[in-house]
Amino acid sequence: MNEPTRTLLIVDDDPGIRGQLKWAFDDLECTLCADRPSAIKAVRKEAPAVVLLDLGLPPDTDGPSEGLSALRDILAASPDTKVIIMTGQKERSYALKSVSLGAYDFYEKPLDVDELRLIVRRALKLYDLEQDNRRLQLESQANAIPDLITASPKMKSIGDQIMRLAKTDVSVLIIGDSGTGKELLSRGVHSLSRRSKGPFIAINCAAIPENLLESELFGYERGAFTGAHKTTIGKIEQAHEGTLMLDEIGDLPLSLQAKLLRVLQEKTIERVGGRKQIAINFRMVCATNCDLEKAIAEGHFREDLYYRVGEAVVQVPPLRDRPEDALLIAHHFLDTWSHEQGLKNPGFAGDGLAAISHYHWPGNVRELQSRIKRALATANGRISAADLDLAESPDEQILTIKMARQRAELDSIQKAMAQTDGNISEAARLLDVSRPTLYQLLNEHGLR
Ligand SMILES: Nc1ncnc2c1ncn2[C@@H]1O[C@H](COP(=O)(O)OP(=O)(O)OP(=O)(O)O)[C@@H](O)[C@H]1O
Repeated sequence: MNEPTRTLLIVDDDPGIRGQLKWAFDDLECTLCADRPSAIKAVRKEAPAVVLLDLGLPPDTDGPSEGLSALRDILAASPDTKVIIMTGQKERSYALKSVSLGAYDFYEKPLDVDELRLIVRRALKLYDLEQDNRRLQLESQANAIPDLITASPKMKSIGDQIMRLAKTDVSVLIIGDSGTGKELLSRGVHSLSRRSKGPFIAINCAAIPENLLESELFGYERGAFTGAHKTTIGKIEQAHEGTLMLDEIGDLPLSLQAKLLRVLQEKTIERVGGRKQIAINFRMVCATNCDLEKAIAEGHFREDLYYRVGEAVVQVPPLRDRPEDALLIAHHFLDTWSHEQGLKNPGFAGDGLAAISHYHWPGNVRELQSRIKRALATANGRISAADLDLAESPDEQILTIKMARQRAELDSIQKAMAQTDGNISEAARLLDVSRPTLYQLLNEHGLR
């Protein structure tokens, strides 16, 4: 396999050092710059994998100001680039500051080429890993469920299941608590199916009074009842060539259950007050948060309809059973909404992150969305547990071993990051893991 050519940008005002470094890295494509403006130009053009940046650049060759500004500009222009800061004795104290500004690492002169090679190799490796990771994510997102954010293995396998089902025409019953993403997954069934160019029509059976539901679903002919001034097409007919989603199917009255069953068997409908049978070609997706088997046992739901709407059944776990997801989704919405509203992303405070991962989320993703939305509107700085209106301390719920381990891991990482003021190298040392491992853990916990 051909390795992609990766560029190393060397920024130093000393021509001797530039030459020495070019020689040391002759297996990479090196670009040499002597000052900040030319370095920024090169970064914009080449987006180098790694930059070796001297802190003492002209006009401030004896201080760090120009080098630190260059660091900021480089990372703004090319956030994936790994910047290694080179300092002289005098600027040593600025090395840590550079890392807190986003530099990958620092190196104290005088140069030891072998040592520096090692650091550059590691930076390149991380750069390559991140690029591969991003490519894989994009590839899998390209055919995944639109808008579904998840790192949970359970949800990923549900996503795979939905993708497979979407290619067929079977009816799908999605079962899960309120706010877990049942409608989002139903839309996924539609948009990944051959009906995606057709309409997606959703109707919530629980939200419409029983006496109106029939005409909403089946439509009505003019004069069918008082007030029926003109013939109106119902939701089922609107879904022709597309997908009909019946949300809260468990709330469908028994009389309509019989009618729906007929529609599903015969693929035709009759509008209220009409005599004509109208052929409809649609795919059915239903969702419910109630226990349909219990409803069947109690006589509230027809068993034959249950088998008809649930040719395939998908169970969506609540957010509390997906410990990988709450922080990831929280970060996603905070990024998206602060961007949409033209606000600087305030980020989460440590206690905010802890509260999000400890809370049991009875309202699932919808509740998470509304707490973040509210906090974004009211918080003054980083979003804390109080801004989210959540308790700081974990509740007394019993955790599975897996969740307990993940929480303990998250706690340690947060403490290490707080204690080191966000310095990855230092935090990795405290946690006794390598820096790439810490990067990976930060990603997994949605902390980056
Ligand atoms: N994994 C997820 N990633 C991103 N957004 C999500 C995810 N799950 C749910 N959402 C969002 O959360 C909100 C609630 O989801 P959705 O309406 O699909 O839930 P639901 O299970 O159908 O709820 P209900 O039973 O109350 O109708 C929506 O805005 C949806 O886009």
